[in-house]
Amino acid sequence: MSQATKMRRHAHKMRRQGIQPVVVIDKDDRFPDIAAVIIGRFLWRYRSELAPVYAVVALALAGAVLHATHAPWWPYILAGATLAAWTLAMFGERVGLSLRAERFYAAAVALGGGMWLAAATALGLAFAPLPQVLLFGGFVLAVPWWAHRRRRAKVRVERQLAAWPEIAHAVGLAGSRVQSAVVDVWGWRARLALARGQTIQDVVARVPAIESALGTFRGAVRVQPTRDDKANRFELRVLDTDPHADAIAWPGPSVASITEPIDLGPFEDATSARVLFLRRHALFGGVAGSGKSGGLNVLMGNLTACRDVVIWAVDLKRGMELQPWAPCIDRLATAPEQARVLLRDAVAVLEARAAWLAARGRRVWEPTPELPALVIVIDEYAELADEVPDTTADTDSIARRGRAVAVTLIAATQRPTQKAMGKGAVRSQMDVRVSFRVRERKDVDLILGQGMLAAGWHAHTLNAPGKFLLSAPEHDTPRRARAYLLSDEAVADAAHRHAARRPALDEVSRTAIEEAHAGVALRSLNGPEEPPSVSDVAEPENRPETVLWDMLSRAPDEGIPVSHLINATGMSRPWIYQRLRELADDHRVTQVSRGRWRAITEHAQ
Ligand SMILES: Nc1ncnc2c1ncn2[C@@H]1O[C@H](COP(=O)(O)OP(=O)(O)OP(=O)(O)O)[C@@H](O)[C@H]1O
Repeated sequence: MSQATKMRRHAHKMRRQGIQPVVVIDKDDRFPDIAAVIIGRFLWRYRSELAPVYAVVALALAGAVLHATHAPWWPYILAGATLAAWTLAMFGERVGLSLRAERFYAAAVALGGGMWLAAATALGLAFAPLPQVLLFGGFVLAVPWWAHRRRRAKVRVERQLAAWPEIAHAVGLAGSRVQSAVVDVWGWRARLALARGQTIQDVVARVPAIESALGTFRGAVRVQPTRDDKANRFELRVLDTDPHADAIAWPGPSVASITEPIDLGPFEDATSARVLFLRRHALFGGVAGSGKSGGLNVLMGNLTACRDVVIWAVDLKRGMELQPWAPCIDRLATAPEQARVLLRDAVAVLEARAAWLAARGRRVWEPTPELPALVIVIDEYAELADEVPDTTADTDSIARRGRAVAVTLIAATQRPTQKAMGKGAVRSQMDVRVSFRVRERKDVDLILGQGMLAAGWHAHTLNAPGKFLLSAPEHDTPRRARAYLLSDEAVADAAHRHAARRPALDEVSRTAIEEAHAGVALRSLNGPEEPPSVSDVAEPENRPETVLWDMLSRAPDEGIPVSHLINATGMSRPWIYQRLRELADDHRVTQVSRGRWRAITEHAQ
């Protein structure tokens, strides 16, 4: 073994023991050997920064060799480089070049390098101005490389990981090894293997020491079991920035179908709080200003992007919160009577779907754009229970029987007391609970369920709007998440974009609603002997058809805008246009100007 190798080993051993080696050169040692080691180490350590230099040297060498041995090959080199550049630009994503700028950069390097190599092969390295072109071109193409943020982050992480054996030794986890690592926007995560006898609990106990050794801020390191739950593995999450430090802009919908889990926002460790809403009722709770409506906005942004969901909504705060989503909402009830009709119709849909499934020997309604799920979003649920207490029977029905037929409720409320939630089963049927900040400790159990406060779900300590705890079948530990924030413009933009892709309710459901309405109309014609029951569709004067005709008859000469008709009846735009068309065919209404209608009075006829 050479002297230098022996010294290297010795120095390494000393470093592991926390002793900084000091190099002593005696007269027998060969200084150049050590200098070569130091230079070699420098070249290796800074290989990422020096990559452009290596590339230039490699090109020069290749050019010299190819010119001497295979000068006629230059057309093939040119063709190969062009093909490589095209492949990188078109398919670079498959080799990790996720941004378009990165793909174009890689293509430019391949093409530039290939063209130069072809020229050098044909003409020789010294042919002017090939050397100058190589140096100047190499420098120009190196600038984006040196400036690239993701590459620099990756290098930083690689260096930290290279130092892991020393860190592990310093914090008392000697022998643990890094298996893999990935860099993301918030920091990096690595999978590590533990040495014999070490446990994840040992690692958790040493988190502050690891933070100190890595030089991160306090709270930046999280330790979790790996997905395969192996006792001798763990995942180390290191955050460069606290994901919850600032409001997090909504990155756009995370789903295209309700069969996929929806991303509400990141947990503190930057993993996504994804939760499935298919066949599940959900409760969003939290005091005023806790970000509940913001959370509903994230949900709406995703639901409206799903082509297999029809959205109905009840917003008795006169539609303030959900109104911006109106273009995507099939039916929006902003008045108590509309809410009553809407929920009654939802029960009719539920029953018709159940019967349709039973007739086909099927158990569950699988949502598709043709047979969409029906999601009913109720903001300020307490107002509904207060103002229209007789809807309780219908919300109960939906809560109990809606899952299989994909008719589900999403309720938001400030304090889901028994009174606010009605007497029924609604609260106990909520499968997904999202708790924003609550005022008092006891409210935790109201939103998240009995015993949750004692189990460590401390929603009263959430310290910024938008922060929430999520309880769902796939989320059974209290972890803080923060909802994405949608600006008013983002809501308007998403509502506008998604409006064109909304599905219509299926035939089975539509027929059920029409029959329910016709049934009520018939009963009301039959007179007082057969009065409608409490849970029947609204009084005849509140039926959407009656409201529509009433508004049209009272419309001014310049007509009434369709948007007013939608608001007043709580029905969808297509429904309104269908009725207007029928009335126009009967010569009972006329279109005064674009989007404005009124009834044709006898005088006008
Ligand atoms: N996810 C979020 N990230 C950062 N800030 C948020 C977030 N959500 C809400 N906020 C801020 O908190 C304020 C109140 O939010 P929001 O209106 O959603 O609360 P709320 O609980 O719905 O209140 P209310 O019941 O009165 O409607 C917003 O104006 C916004 O500035």
